[in-house]
Amino acid sequence: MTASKFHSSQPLHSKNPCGGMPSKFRNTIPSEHFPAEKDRYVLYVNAVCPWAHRAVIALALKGLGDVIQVVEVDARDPIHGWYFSGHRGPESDPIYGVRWLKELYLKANPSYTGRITIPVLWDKQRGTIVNNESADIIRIFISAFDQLLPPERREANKGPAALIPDHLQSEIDKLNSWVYDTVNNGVYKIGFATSQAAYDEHITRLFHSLDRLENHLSEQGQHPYLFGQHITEADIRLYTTLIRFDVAYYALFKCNIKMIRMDYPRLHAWLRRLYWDEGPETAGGAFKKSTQFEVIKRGYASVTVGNGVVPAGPLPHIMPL
Ligand SMILES: N[C@@H](CCC(=O)N[C@@H](CS)C(=O)NCC(=O)O)C(=O)O
Repeated sequence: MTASKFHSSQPLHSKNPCGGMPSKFRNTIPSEHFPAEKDRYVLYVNAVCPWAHRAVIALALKGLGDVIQVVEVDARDPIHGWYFSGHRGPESDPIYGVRWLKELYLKANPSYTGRITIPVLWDKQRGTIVNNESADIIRIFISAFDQLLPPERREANKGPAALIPDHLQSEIDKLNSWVYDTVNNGVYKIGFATSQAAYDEHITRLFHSLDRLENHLSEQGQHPYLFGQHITEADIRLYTTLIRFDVAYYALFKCNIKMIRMDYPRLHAWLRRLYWDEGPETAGGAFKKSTQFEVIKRGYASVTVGNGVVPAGPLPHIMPL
């Protein structure tokens, strides 16, 4: 299919291509149509995108690499959206041979007119999208495939080391909710603000939340990770925004009142611990292996100012421990 075949009723290129807009496919696994099976599902991702990055980390922490195939959609056209370019990922979809992610969305729903976003969790058997909301996809990965994993990797057997321990569920949900609004999505509200008033409002809320997170990490039972001795879902969700903060959001989204490395010692220590750890807590480096600074910087440089010129700093991208 060529680009000219697309006649979408609305442009795919939104002004804010990574803002956390609601997703349209919200099925879960296991369910009547979508059982938990090996070699059935595919996760489409891109290395720039923090929402896809969350899903990649959850998948790696769970050790689901043999159960779910991951495919990188490495390029995005301003008019027609995501496509397989062959530069970093495959030059066409390895399942159907198509070039544009939109073709998969239309296969799932021929009358689909919404945004063509990643991540996408795809079902090869039914030939459709299971879910395209990263928050749901993480939850699916956390427990849906556990029966296919060795007992020690199952969420129910991990006690305090679970990604969402029972006794922390409501605390994790609460933190996720304000972090989503003011930090994960907050940086996009700032970067794409079209009025000074909106920028001022959202940057105030962002730095209030970062201050709050810095305090949170000083409290008993809330370090070295957000909820104590083990990584939880909340760490995954905050990480993918904060690892982009100094290298992308600070300069390119004008989130520049403070820097993580200069102004938030506890968040900085938390971030470096997650990034540099290559032991069992991170399943051998799930955070570091999935973080590609050069790709992230290039991606944000073209999304925001539009000319693709990448800022040199800050260097190093992440400070040593
Ligand atoms: N709520 C979605 C948001 C996903 C999202 O906005 N993805 C961006 C990339 S970072 C995207 O695909 N944007 C393309 C577009 O809007 O055209 C999620 O968390 O999965």
